[in-house]
Amino acid sequence: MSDSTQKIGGGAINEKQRKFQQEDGSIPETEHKTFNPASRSHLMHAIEGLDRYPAYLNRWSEDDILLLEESLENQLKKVRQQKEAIKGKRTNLKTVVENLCTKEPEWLEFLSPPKSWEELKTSILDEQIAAAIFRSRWFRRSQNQLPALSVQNVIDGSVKVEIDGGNLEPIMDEEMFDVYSFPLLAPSFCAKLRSYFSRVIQELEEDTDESLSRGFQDLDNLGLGWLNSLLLHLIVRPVSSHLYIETELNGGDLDWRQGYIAAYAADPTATKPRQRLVPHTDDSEVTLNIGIGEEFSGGLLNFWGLRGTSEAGKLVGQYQPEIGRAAIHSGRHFHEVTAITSGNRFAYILWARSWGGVRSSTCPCCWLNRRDDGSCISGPKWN
Ligand SMILES: O=C(O)CCC(=O)C(=O)O
Ligand SMILES: [Fe+2]
Repeated sequence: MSDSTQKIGGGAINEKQRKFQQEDGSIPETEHKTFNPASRSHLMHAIEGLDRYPAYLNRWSEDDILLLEESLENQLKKVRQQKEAIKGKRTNLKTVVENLCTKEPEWLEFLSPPKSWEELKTSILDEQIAAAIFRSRWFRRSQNQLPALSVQNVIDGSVKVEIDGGNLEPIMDEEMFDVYSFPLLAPSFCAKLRSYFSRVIQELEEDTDESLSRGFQDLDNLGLGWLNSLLLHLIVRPVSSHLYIETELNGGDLDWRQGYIAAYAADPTATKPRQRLVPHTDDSEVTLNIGIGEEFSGGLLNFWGLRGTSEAGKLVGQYQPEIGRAAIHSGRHFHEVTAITSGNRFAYILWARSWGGVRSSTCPCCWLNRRDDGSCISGPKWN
């Protein structure tokens, strides 16, 4: 990735530049002929050794032990630096949101979770997905029990939602291999989300701390963590149990989410930092991508194949975002956002992971490359 793509207006994604391939396409030879735990493979071998063999370092030279210690300390330093930076950023964002709600108290209602199913149906969800949920056997059963299940129970993740496949099918389009779309949020809710987000952005733009405003904004930090949880438990888990249970989840469930607003502009600024997004895969098992507007041209989603398969480099199709409509795809499906040529483009992105499932039995390398034959050293066989 060249320097220019790292700047505002570039297409960068937040990944370190990799040496994976040289300009001529060849793979560089390893520079680490002796033990050097600054290299990822050596460090991982050492961590695996420490975990597997008693008194592992018995056979090591003093110098190599020192190198390992230094390398682990460097990792710890990274953790601590990021921890502090994130803490500061979150505290500042909280203050920005609090100040905004003091100035404009009408946002307080928007930021509070729906108190009833009726409120969820009429002010947040698209009517078709609402009907699919409320007509499902799970929902009808849950309303007949005492006490009846509340929206808050779903937000808390204390129940497993099931949406009948027969209700989903008629409202779901298979856009291309592995990518499906369906109506999810009411356009009026998208408009509110966009205006709230834009108001926060305006406040941030007045902030002198660039690091605060730069990048995509996590909704947990903007008082909308409940919306992330609601979408994980009410939508992404049940929909994924129909679409991705075998291919992405190995029969398991999703248990983690991160939800953020990705903001783009034809003329990027610190708070709408991107004009496009280069091809990448997500650090998620399943990604939900909801178009929330506003008016723009360009900004299409291109999909290639799945990482770790022979199709990885092949263009599979193009998806045009629509307000309120969600696209759902496997996180390891290569995708990009083409350049925005006019206007502003916002998408609400939710990444979902399965820490208790696939990620508990594969190392990151096997996960990325879809080696799931049970032979990974992180799997139960070795633990
Ligand atoms: O903006 C979009 O539609 C996609 C964003 C995306 O791919 C990402 O944030 O990982
Ligand atoms: Fe992505």
